[in-house]
Amino acid sequence: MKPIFVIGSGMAGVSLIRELRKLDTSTPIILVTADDGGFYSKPMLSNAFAQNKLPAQLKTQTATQLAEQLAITILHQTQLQKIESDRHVIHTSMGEFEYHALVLAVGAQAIRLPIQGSGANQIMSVNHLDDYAKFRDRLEQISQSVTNPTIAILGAGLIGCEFADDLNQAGFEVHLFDPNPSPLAALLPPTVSLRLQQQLEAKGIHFHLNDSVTSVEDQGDNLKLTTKDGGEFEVHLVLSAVGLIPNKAIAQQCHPTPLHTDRGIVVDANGMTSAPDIYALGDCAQYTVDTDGNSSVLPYIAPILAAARAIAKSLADSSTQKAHRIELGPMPVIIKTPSCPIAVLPPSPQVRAKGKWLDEHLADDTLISRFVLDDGRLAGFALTPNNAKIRNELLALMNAR
Ligand SMILES: Cc1cc2nc3c(=O)[nH]c(=O)nc-3n(C[C@H](O)[C@H](O)[C@H](O)COP(=O)(O)OP(=O)(O)OC[C@H]3O[C@@H](n4cnc5c(N)ncnc54)[C@H](O)[C@@H]3O)c2cc1C
Repeated sequence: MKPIFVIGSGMAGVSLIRELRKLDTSTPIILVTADDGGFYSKPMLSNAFAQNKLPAQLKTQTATQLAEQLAITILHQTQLQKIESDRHVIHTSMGEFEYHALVLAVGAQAIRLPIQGSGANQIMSVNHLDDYAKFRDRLEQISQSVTNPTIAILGAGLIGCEFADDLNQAGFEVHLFDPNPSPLAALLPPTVSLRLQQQLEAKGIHFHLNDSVTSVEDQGDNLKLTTKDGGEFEVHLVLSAVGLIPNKAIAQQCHPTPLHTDRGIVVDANGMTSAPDIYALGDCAQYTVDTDGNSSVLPYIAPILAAARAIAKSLADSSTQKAHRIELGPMPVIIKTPSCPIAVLPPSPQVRAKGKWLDEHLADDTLISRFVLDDGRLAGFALTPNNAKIRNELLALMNAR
């Protein structure tokens, strides 16, 4: 049998292979990856600096260890360049290969904001271990050379708030900028968002909400930021955490017919793209989230694990062509801000106009915010501090619907 090719050695590609190997130990699998093929857990990147973790300590397996453990071949530092879906052929920087099935797990890229100024090219973002290594080196240099090392973070979303808490804990002065009126505005109910802001402010983090950075000038010793509202700030490093854009160019150039793409590479309820035998999962994918055909990018670990299980089963059953549905189910997002740990399961966009957030304050200061539909059903929740027992009770209620 021709090999199954998996493109990308992040959480998505590796989880898929791990699931597949539980079901099928013999089909040849080739993992093609643009990076070095080692494995690390990406969510650790936003909590690593305060814990003084070196990049090498975050890598749990080298490419050689991974290849041996999973009985696969890894082509590292190798780019997928073109897909010919009609011939079942991929072109890579290491040559041309025929595939039995192809799995795209090519991730996403950090969005670059159109910021003016001579220092704009120094804005950093952290979406890979290599980025973390560069970021960490720069933080070390700054803390050794100035007395009040100051960081600006663009975007008070999940990643921005996690980095803010981590860097503040590590002794940096942190300024967080966001055009929205509250942190994690897209995910959290207003009261939980306010609690997060207050807890981070109490630790000394400065919020600049309803505002955004428009220019960054290199002043030699520091960077001068100007904001839309005319504010001026001097900082030593700017970290952008304004979101990701799925890598879909390879799918759009698929020959002879581009794969269906929208925000990401669109997949059906089983994780299959618009071309036979080509699947996608992870940050590059746009999943079908309900039976009405609504779809969404879900750049989190839990959907990756669900998609990996389903696609692995479909690949293992490819001789009978039995397809397996991705069971997305209710999946809370955990916000790893130690100053205010939160679990949130936002209501789907389709029901947001059909209910409202209702708060409950427990005696121990736990805040539970429930999104209750007009007919009384629970359609989402946020909980701080994140408490596993309460979270599981809320999840059970949602699953019982
Ligand atoms: C700082 C941070 C903290 C996070 N925290 C959490 C959290 O707490 N909880 C949570 O659920 N999620 C979290 N996330 C999100 C989660 O980590 C991601 O959803 C997940 O890691 C994405 O995995 P992936 O494999 O899809 O993409 P990636 O990890 O980006 O992997 C993509 C792979 O594709 C390869 N590649 C790309 N293009 C090509 C090409 N043309 N040819 C060959 N190879 C290619 C790359 O080299 C890479 O190996 C966090 C993300 C970040 C950045």
